[in-house]
Amino acid sequence: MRTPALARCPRTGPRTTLIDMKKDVVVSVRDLRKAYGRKVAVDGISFDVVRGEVFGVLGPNGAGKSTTVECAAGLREPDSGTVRVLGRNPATDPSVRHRVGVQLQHAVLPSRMKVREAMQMFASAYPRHADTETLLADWGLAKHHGTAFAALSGGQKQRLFIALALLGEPEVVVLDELTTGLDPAARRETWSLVRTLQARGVSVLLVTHAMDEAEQLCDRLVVIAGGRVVAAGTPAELRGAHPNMESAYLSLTEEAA
Ligand SMILES: Nc1ncnc2c1ncn2[C@@H]1O[C@H](COP(=O)(O)OP(=O)(O)OP(=O)(O)O)[C@@H](O)[C@H]1O
Repeated sequence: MRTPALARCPRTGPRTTLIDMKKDVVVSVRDLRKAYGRKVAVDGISFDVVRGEVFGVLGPNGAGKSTTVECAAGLREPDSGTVRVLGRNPATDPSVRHRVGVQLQHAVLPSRMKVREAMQMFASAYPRHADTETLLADWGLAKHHGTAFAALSGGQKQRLFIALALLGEPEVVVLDELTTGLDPAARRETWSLVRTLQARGVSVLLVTHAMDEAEQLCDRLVVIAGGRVVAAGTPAELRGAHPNMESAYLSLTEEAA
């Protein structure tokens, strides 16, 4: 496979991640802009996610990561730019939304809602959905089916959110800060679940500000700072001559600050 060269992106001009055009692009974001009042959250972001890859969106707090992926998933309407998911505009074409599963940062369920109840309630929103019991078994939640949301561990909650995101048997899954707040064992377990998803052919758009997570999971990634892409490539390309990913990331994001 031809891998893209690291693109250290200038602060002005077009910003695109180089990809092999023969690949099947499942998410295409071009010159995306989004402001909240006078706060510009996303300022001209472009990237493509290729079918079957784990694509990372990395960056410091407030960089615009969540806004970017929420626009990509059709949950927010961009001010300008284009988003295509599986060739369609997710903001205006509801048919594509069922093909995208979303686990959002800070997601919560009612504290007394039980695991199986949550699965059944969310499943009822889909015209066709995956078998809820199979999903519970697949994601290690079968024995917790009667447990209330508030009584689940952090890792179990994240597994439940992944299972909920998979109800529509999506081709693309958006995972936003999946492992924030989890202990090291639960993080590693969650990473292995992401790899399982990828092995099943699901394309993953992964938001993180954890360097080790990006390095372990992502095939390619963009680093965002101040609403702009400051670098794009594979983790190895991003690391470049730096001793480790963290040093590369700090240098890229400090330069952009
Ligand atoms: N609904 C909103 N209203 C006003 N400002 C917002 C809103 N959502 C996000 N912002 C602001 O837009 C900027 C980008 O936010 P966003 O959540 O996209 O960044 P992020 O990179 O995901 O941050 P974090 O890592 O902290 O979650 C931040 O300055 C944030 O405060």
